[in-house]
Amino acid sequence: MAHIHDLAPSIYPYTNNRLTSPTPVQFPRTAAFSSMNKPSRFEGDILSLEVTGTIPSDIKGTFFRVQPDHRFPPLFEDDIHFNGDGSVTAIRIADGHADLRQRYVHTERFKLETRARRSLFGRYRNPWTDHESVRGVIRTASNTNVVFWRGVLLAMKEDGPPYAMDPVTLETLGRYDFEGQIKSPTFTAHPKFDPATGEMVCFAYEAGGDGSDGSVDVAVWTFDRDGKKTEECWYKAPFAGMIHDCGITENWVVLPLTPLKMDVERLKRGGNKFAWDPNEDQWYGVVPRKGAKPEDIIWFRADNGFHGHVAGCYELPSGEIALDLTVADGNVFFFFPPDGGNSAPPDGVAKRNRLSSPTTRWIFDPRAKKSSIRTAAAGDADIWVADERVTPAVRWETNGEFSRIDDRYTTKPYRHFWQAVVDPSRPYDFEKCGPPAGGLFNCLGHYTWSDEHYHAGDAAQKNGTRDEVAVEHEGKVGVEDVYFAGPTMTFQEPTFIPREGGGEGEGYLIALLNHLDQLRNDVVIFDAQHLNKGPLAVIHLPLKLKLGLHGNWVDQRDIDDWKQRRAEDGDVGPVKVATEPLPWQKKWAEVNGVEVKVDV
Ligand SMILES: C=Cc1ccc(O)c(OC)c1
Ligand SMILES: [Fe+2]
Repeated sequence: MAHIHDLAPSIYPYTNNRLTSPTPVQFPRTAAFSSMNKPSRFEGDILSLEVTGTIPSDIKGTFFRVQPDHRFPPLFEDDIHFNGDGSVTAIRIADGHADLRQRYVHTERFKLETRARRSLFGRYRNPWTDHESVRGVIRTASNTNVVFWRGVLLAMKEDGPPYAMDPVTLETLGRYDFEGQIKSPTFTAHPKFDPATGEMVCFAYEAGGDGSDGSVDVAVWTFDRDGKKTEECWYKAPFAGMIHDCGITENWVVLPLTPLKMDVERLKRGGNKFAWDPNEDQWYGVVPRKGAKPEDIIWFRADNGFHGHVAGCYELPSGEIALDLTVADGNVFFFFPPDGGNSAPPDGVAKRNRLSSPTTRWIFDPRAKKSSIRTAAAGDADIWVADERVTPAVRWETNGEFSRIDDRYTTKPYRHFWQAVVDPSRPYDFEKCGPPAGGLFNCLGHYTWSDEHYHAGDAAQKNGTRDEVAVEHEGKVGVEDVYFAGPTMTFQEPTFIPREGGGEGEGYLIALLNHLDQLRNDVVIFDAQHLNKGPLAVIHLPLKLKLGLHGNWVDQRDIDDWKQRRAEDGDVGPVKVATEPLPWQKKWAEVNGVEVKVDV
């Protein structure tokens, strides 16, 4: 008997990299859409997931995380994972049970493409590749982080504004402009929360114009715990490049500027948003949190490197700033090759798995001598650069990414951090799994800084000067506690769950586990201090999610309290979403003689 595929031969919808036949629906036959990264597109609810082991009874709250998950075949066959639609997963845990809810973020992009039943938005952050019907529309996919802020879940991507979602139903409430207080075209996916003050410190890069014009303007804001904007300052960057994450101390913000560069002409030619520049420095912008002026920024330069995520950031007794983050020795984003090369190298993922990405400590002196320079990208603006270049103070060969800490220690000296770790020396079942989609994160690691590198209390008073910190490249940097998933599994970013009344790092670690052979996910829960003992509980999902980016844990009491405060008769009232188009949209509409609506 003929196989069904013989009866209905499929038409591959791509010709010369373009989607030429949106029906019937077929995704590209590329690595970015295969294996663990095959679109899932699932929305729904599952009550009482299957569990092996025991979920500790004191865990009560929701693990929120977000993944890019293309809803329709992309307009371009070589599309990348980062261009997928934001899809939020909530794992709600109480009394030893776990439930799953998953919903897309209903962005403007989502709504327009739903109506058209096909992709309308083109390449990653390149509006010149969009269907002409969607010009002037906010094109963010809200696919990078989900944070809980004053009773709403904010789904964020650094190319656009956040979208507010109901943390219980995951219904999208609308675009969030902080009650009209933020009008920039872009907004970071990595805001930071100061546990001492309840403030949110946040920023935006490429923030000056329409968000696709290679602007070197960087804005930094603070919101107080009541949601009121209390600080805002605009700075100039030396070039238009990516600033993905940040570090905050009690008094300072550090902005790592990665040598991934934008070029509007390249965009107009239909090219990539970013190109890796192997000859450019990595830069760190240091700015005051309070009362800052544009000329207060100091840019510190160091040899080329690729920034991963920030673990901790704090002030030393000397007044200097310590920033810990992973820094890789090459282009992690192989899909954004240097200019000149016209496509991503075919062995991109393999190469990426060979990069070294030590957890790197930088010490910045905010009183450092600085001079102003001019750069081509910033025109006649002063770029304030520290006279002396910086070099790493400590390098810990952790070889991981997605660093997380006990968030109650944001701004403070901290002892513990966790990462998804790449260990190529462990067995990997290539036959069953193929190339490890998203990277060979086959371990979870828990790292404890040794006394010499931990700068709290008396230790900090004694050891906290620059010279004393800059030691021990070869010595014991700390203790490593690692769990290997096995030859067919990888991890996604871990998130720390604090135990009530516990000290720093006392609690649990929660993460998604990818079964690369079965194309299915579990959620694993560990004792955060003893990863090597294996998970306390494994929550089995009967389906495959996507490789996600970031997630956060929210205690059930916070969700419940805010639900009351946000009720019609609550002391705060329902969240107010944006009621006006962004300034760049109004300008665009005026120039083109058309109307833009807030809600498409
Ligand atoms: C490091 C992650 C990263 C940076 C920029 C992005 O647009 C993104 O989208 C998912 C992810
Ligand atoms: Fe990130």
